[in-house]
Amino acid sequence: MTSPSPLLEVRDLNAYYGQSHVLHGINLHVNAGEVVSLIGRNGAGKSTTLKSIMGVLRSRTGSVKFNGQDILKLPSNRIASLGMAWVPEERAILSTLSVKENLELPPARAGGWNLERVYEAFPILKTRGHHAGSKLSGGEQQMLAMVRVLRSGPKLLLLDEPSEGLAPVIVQNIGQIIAELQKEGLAVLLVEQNLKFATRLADRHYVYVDGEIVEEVPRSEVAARHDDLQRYLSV
Ligand SMILES: Nc1ncnc2c1ncn2[C@@H]1O[C@H](COP(=O)(O)OP(=O)(O)OP(=O)(O)O)[C@@H](O)[C@H]1O
Repeated sequence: MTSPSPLLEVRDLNAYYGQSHVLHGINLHVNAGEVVSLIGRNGAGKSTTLKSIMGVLRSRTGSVKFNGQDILKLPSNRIASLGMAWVPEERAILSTLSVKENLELPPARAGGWNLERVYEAFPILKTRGHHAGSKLSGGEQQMLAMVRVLRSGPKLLLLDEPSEGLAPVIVQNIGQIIAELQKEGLAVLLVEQNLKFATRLADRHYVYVDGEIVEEVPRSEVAARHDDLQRYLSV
């Protein structure tokens, strides 16, 4: 039996900011419905990987396939329309608009979530419907940023440090949301520096050092490798 091809397949990805060569031959994949983490220190190249996959950073070489289609040359709006969504580190919500307006603004696409489905899965967003984005707590903003992209019906979410700057109890809530999204069939590629959070959620981990992946660690090996992983992240 042949195994199905991955939802996302990145081969020999190199990325540049001007003269600066930041990613050096990244190979990774994400299967449909899988949660995969990219872990590593600040500046190791994790966010750049997400930007390169999404087509936000254009200066790159290699191959990025989504659902078997080569997307390296496509603009990011075309990549989004194929079913990929990116939630950047700075949580792109519209702070002057209400929660409801934030949820309604992304164009709904066939197969995307309607408001009823969003509210059913995340009732707090209905309660907060008329609050301005700027009045939400950091955790609520993160939730809104993650959920508003569901209107486009993505198959893969690229999440950049969703736990950053949040209190432990809120981090736990964000983790529950990611688990909920996985249950709904979404795949997630997650950038994290919070090892506890990443290991609770992800099926596999890629470890970044200086723009390269130095290890791939499946969930089954995390307990035995925990100290090594912690060392990769400590400064
Ligand atoms: N806009 C930019 N222009 C120039 N260099 C950049 C830019 N953004 C990132 N870099 C550099 O690229 C390298 C990789 O950064 P990247 O943000 O991908 O790392 P990261 O692993 O995601 O860490 P962080 O958690 O700090 O975002 C770093 O050396 C960083 O200084």
